[in-house]
Amino acid sequence: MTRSDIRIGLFGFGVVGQGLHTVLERTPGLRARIGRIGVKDRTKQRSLPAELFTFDRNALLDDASLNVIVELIDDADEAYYIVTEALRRGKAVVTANKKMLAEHLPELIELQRQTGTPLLYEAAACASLPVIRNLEEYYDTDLLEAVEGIINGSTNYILTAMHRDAISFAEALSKAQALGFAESNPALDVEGLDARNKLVLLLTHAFGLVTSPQEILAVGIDRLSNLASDYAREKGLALKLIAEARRLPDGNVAAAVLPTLVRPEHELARVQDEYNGLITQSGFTDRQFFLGRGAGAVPTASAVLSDLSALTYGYRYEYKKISQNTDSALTPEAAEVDVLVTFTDEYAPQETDFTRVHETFHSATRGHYLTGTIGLAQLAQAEWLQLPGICVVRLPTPLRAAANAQLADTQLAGAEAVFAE
Ligand SMILES: NC(=O)C1=CN([C@@H]2O[C@H](COP(=O)(O)OP(=O)(O)OC[C@H]3O[C@@H](n4cnc5c(N)ncnc54)[C@H](OP(=O)(O)O)[C@@H]3O)[C@@H](O)[C@H]2O)C=CC1
Ligand SMILES: N[C@@H](CC=O)C(=O)O
Repeated sequence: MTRSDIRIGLFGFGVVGQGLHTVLERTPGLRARIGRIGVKDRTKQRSLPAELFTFDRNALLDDASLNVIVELIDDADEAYYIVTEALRRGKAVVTANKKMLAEHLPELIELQRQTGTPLLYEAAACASLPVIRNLEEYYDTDLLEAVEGIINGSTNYILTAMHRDAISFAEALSKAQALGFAESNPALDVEGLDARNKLVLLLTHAFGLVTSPQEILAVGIDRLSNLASDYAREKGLALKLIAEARRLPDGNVAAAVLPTLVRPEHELARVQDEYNGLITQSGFTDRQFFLGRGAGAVPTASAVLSDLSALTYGYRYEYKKISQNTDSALTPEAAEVDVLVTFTDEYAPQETDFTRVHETFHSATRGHYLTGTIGLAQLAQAEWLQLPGICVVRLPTPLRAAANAQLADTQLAGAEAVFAE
């Protein structure tokens, strides 16, 4: 493929699909053309000529003149069919569908190997931030110790708007939807599932760990309590939805998505609105910070554009870290985390699940909380985690190996001042 012969079969003409049309119009140097667009809804008015659109997926998949399929639909099952069929037919694929990727990554990697056809997905993790290719290429030989970040734009937009503009969760979510940041099913955003899907991709490219979303604990921002927000405010901490994957001293990796309290001097405390921020921690480069728009039409399409350009120079993911990764695994049972749990009179967390309880607070008017250290696996399996009125937020310490508790106790000193009623 050369710079002059990208002929795109585009699936989806929603937020990102239309964004791609816009960025292609403004990037004449690439000379990539959209040949046909597959959509679903026959009643919708389109901004482009009707003859470009089809409702028959085979009209794109069978068209030999289309050499790249760009998959930008919001239906993960249909996307899986489109992507696998396109690869089998020798068409390079670019997708932004992190749900589909996270649910099928092992077979998609194998299919690329069998067919020799590339599948690129920079837009699927952190939208405009160039994280996948950097993890794959720049950190090729470096020893990555951790990736940690805000990797969902909608929830960061919601948390920013609730805190800065004092609007309700529902109002902030509906604004995120109107701006094209949220998933068609916004539960994926607010329940932390979209961030977890992206973390699956980051784990593969950062650590060579191919895992499934279900293996990773994800707690969203849909159950945040007023008491947790008050706690954050009174301690001067920011509340962010953070995905973290960290190598433990034994070489294994702990990963989770959790609402997290962040100290004001932390890079992620400054990430506002729909922006994403990702910190890499590695042996040679130490700490690096990526910041950029994590959702929205044109920023997301810019990552798709970058993948299209990469195809013209024969780029494909080699999944280098998978071959480098000999025997490390996700081991939540070997990790622990410090949390704040707020609760009501009706349901309480099981204190015996905790390795240590640091502080408890009880108020007839404001509710109750405890802070403590708990095993990551214990937390993931705790029945009380799902009970109404229970809210879990990570304290400002990293995930760590269970034996490393003393270190965290030291780091927590100062964040444990008495919470005044
Ligand atoms: N919005 C964002 O900021 C980002 C989104 N993404 C991902 O990009 C993808 C697209 O998201 P977004 O553009 O926001 O979604 P939208 O809801 O705006 O658009 C979805 C598009 O998919 C089409 N579609 C749905 N089902 C089918 C089907 N069975 N066959 C053909 N077309 C279909 C719809 O068709 P019709 O027009 O007929 O309704 C619509 O054009 C998703 O996977 C999302 O997770 C990734 C990063 C950022
Ligand atoms: N809904 C997603 C869109 C980008 O991936 C988000 O808000 O991050």
